[in-house]
Amino acid sequence: MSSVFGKPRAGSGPQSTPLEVNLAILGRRGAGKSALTVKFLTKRFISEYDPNLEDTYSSEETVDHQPVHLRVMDTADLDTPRNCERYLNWAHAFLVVYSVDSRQSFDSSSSYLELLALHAKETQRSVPALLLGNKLDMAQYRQVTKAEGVALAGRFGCLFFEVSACLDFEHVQHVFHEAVREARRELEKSPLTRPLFISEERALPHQAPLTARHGLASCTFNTLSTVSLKEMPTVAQAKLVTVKSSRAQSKRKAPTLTLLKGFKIF
Ligand SMILES: Nc1nc2c(ncn2[C@@H]2O[C@H](COP(=O)(O)OP(=O)(O)OP(=O)(O)O)[C@@H](O)[C@H]2O)c(=O)[nH]1
Repeated sequence: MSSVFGKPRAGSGPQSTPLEVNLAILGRRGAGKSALTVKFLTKRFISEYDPNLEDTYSSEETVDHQPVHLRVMDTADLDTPRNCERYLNWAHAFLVVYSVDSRQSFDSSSSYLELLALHAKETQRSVPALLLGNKLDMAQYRQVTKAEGVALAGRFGCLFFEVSACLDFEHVQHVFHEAVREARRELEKSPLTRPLFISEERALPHQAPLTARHGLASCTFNTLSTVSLKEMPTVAQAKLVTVKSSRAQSKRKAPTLTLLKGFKIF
């Protein structure tokens, strides 16, 4: 469990400028990206969802006594990575999710990790990824062993967790906060390295086209210079929906939560 709440460190009071962290959740349809995102943001499990929604949410978090302005992009690729530049150049860290009861989703997570590794190589920018085996509560229907998850994560040098969006909130929160820690470590190493925001006017210098070398034909990196701003997760354009904290949350300081573009919360 994460030890995120406690005595504030000297100099890290409410006045501290929050660290800005962008987190993208990747994975095959149905792996549980939205359920994990909503669990983290609201402590609730959703069983109904709109698979076509791709939203970016923002939440004020405290991680290791440090205020963090966290943006979470719940992506909605179909079965393979698509138009990946919208998150590749935006995120400071990635959560790659598969479902322990789906071999197909595990195979997809491997594709996503390859995509991230390829992107890191091409851009010389290392962005941390965490591999998550979701739906741990469905372990009796496992198609993917824990050892396979550990091995895949080891191949790509990322942290690995098995989680469940419908079990305890603390574990899910811990995983998201670990992603923040990983992102922070990377940002501290190279503070000048920030995600790229791309407009129609500004082409990326030296952006070599990446091809289907890794079976990722649908991911056309060479179109970066023509990506329009509307494809990027712009908070300013979003409709804001405030979610009041439930009574269950009252024992602990509830994080400020702003949901963008109308997620269905029950
Ligand atoms: N039992 C169980 N079901 C889950 C869990 N996480 C998600 N689900 C269910 O799995 C289905 C898919 O979950 P989503 O969160 O919508 O999956 P997704 O990866 O966001 O899928 P897309 O929105 O299609 O990209 C839904 O019916 C969820 O209720 C979990 O941890 N355990």
